[in-house]
Amino acid sequence: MDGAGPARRIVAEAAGHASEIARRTGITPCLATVLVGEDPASATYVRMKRARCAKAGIASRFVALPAATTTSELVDTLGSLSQDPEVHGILLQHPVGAHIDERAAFEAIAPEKDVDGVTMSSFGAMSFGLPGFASCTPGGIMRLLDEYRVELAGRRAVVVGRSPILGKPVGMLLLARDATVTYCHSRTADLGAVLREADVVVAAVGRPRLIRGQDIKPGAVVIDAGYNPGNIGDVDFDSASERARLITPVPGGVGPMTIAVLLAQTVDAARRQTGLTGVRADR
Ligand SMILES: Nc1nc2c(c(=O)[nH]1)N[C@@H](CN(C=O)c1ccc(C(=O)N[C@@H](CCC(=O)O)C(=O)O)cc1)CN2
Repeated sequence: MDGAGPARRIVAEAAGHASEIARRTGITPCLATVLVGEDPASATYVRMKRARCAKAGIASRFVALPAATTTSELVDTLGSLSQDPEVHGILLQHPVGAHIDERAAFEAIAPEKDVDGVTMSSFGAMSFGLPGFASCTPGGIMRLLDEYRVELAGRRAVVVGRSPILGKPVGMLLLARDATVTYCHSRTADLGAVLREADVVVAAVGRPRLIRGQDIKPGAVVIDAGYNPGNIGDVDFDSASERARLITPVPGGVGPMTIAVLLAQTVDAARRQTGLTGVRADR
């Protein structure tokens, strides 16, 4: 399952909407990215997001904070960006240092600017099918499943991982589409046995090549949302692709979709905040 092509189409559509907003209001949609510390992978992801914004005609503001930033300093920064009328979307790059209360930081993002779908308000709205922004990777996964016309109703979906921005929300989105969802995690007994029952597997745990072909039910759909150093996914692609009907690669699968959804949601946030109607909403 190629994510790069669909991602390009989503970004092209977002770029069209961004230019329409600029033409009609004189306002350029703007994403603020906040990076705490100097983790090289996080810095790369933020650079990628800003570069794609620039290509799509979306402005970005970059806030780099030192690793020693406290929770209250980070909350203040995110609070100021939430109040800033020139900023339409806010992204706090995860993970932040262990000394920071990441939940408190996420909650400092105003829901209408939470284009990364990380607040409890966004999670609740997404879970109940109400307007709001989905977490970007889960949103991208659902679009990819739709792109490949994967039927979900009544299918057994197994999500490996329960992180607040990936595993948990993707399970809720699958549930909303009438899949029978099982969450697996570090305390799950006999992960292989659970996986072998799955029609759809979403690997979202961050452990390189944890899932191998022998754990995949023949004909299953496998989504590898793992991001590990060196662009290695959570799934052993070679052995899993021998049994899967559809499988996402790393790179070129879920990753590009994550950034595409972020851009689309930023433009949608700008459209709502500028009070513009007539530019299609993404959700
Ligand atoms: N606040 C957030 N933090 C993090 C998120 C997130 O969605 N919101 N997700 C991950 C990492 N991530 C975005 O931040 C991310 C990872 C990988 C890619 C991607 O496109 N990867 C490419 C390969 C990259 C390369 O060529 O070096 C691919 O898979 O094709 C996008 C986003 C953690 N943090």
